[in-house]
Amino acid sequence: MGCTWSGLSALYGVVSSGTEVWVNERCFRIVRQLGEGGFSFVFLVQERPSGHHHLQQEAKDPSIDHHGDGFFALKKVLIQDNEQLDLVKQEIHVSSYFKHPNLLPLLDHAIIPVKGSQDGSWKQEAYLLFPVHKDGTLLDHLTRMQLNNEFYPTIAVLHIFKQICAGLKEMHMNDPPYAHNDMKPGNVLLTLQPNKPPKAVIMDFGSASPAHKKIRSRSEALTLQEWAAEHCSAPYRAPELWDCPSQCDIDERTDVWSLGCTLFAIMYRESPFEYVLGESGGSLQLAVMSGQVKWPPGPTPPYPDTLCQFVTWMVQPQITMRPHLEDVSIHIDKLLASFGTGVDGLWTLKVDKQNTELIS
Ligand SMILES: Nc1ncnc2c1ncn2[C@@H]1O[C@H](COP(=O)(O)OP(=O)(O)OP(=O)(O)O)[C@@H](O)[C@H]1O
Repeated sequence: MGCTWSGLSALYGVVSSGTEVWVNERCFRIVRQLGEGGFSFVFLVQERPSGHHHLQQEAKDPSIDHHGDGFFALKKVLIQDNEQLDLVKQEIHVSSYFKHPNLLPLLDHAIIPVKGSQDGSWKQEAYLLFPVHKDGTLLDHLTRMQLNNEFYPTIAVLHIFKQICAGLKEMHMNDPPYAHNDMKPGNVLLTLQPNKPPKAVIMDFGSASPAHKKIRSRSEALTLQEWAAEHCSAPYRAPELWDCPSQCDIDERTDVWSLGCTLFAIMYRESPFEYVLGESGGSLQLAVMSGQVKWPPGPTPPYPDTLCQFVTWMVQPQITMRPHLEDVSIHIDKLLASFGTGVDGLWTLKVDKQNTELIS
């Protein structure tokens, strides 16, 4: 069966599996929805046989779940105004510009006019084609593990974190340096591999921007805060983006704060500042500004003090006191060397229901 453009207008309204969609010269069949964001839907799609030419090359990466039969993730972004158009163009620019095994590559994209099914007016939609990672995000894994009383042993924590840092370093070491601005477990795709640590890939470059910003007035500070409130997830957002001084230099170490929170979340499933609020509530901003990390009571998971100190080193309220990613990477290698190869192929461990004893 051939593909038709009518598939696109169907997609603009109700989306069902089996719908066909073109991205430039290629036709894809929608299999199911993988996820959704503020103004976007992400679908598992399969390429129709007519147009799989130069995508064959990407299929060679074994961590990417193509099954050799042309599966991809297709992100459809609804564009309501010029601001959203600029944002999607920025996402396309950043995800095509950086190439690294731990950064999700953009394989193809198209921005197309679409007639609304309800009011008949013309709008635009963007389609972004990515390799699919069917095991889901690090957040999905952490949620599943929590239900099963599982956690990552130290060595797995370090291997996952090392890959996240390697991807982010590619952005920080660019000239000019870029910040991701929304580092969190929900923006890391994880793929399980036999007898190896899971492969981690950073995604969602919709908030990425040049990292260096010179703030020289109250109004510049407020503009940055407003921007951050929209683009940087609150539990992972650095203090200087909550309460920005009128005179300050912002740099890529805003991401290092988010990385410290992400490392804590790989161990304990949430940001340290979500954890400290717990069920009692309170102000997330005050918890973030204090920079005080409270550690869950032991004895499990049994993480060494050095790993906890590593978190507090990154979660420094003063940006000038925070390490750069180069120092963070050196430290991971030192820790990996000191912990050796660890747990003989066990990349998750299980505790009993009372959380007191390791059972596997
Ligand atoms: N390549 C992929 N492989 C598998 N699942 C994916 C892929 N890309 C995205 N997803 C799924 O789709 C969800 C939404 O994707 P993404 O974060 O890119 O959308 P978004 O609109 O930028 O979201 P947000 O509004 O939260 O920033 C992800 O959380 C993930 O579950």
